[in-house]
Amino acid sequence: MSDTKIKIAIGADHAGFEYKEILKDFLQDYEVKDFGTYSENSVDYPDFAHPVAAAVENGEFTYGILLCGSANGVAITANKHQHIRAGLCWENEVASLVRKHNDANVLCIPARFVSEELAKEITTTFLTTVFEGGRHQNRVEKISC
Ligand SMILES: O=C(CO)[C@H](O)[C@H](O)[C@H](O)COP(=O)(O)O
Repeated sequence: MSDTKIKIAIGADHAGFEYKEILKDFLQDYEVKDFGTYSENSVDYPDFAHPVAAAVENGEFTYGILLCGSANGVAITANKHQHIRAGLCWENEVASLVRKHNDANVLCIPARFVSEELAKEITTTFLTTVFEGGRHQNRVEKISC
């Protein structure tokens, strides 16, 4: 068995800061790089979502995790990147489907709308669910324009 840990880039704005810290502790079985923010002081989510998305896009990290209040801001920002498929996940089944059907590589969590436990559950589901391919492969390929 390989000791190589899956690499995850994580980032958040002030609204997602607390959950980012919780998820960093939670993700002991992964290699996690924190792209900020580093306090609850008000910041602008694109300043953290773009670097995380770029780090996944360039292949340095397998997955990205982004958090803000609603997760819309970070998802919209990350999806500006050509090779990023960022999905907003507010419940466990959505996290499963975004991997199975959409082969998402960035998980976006709405920190103001989910509990800590659910954020952890969503994260585990996202990181352990495999893309189904098949009919979904062609659809995912059609996303790029
Ligand atoms: O999606 C967002 C912005 O589109 C996020 O929810 C931000 O975290 C939110 O807008 C921050 O709001 P605040 O009033 O500045 O804390």
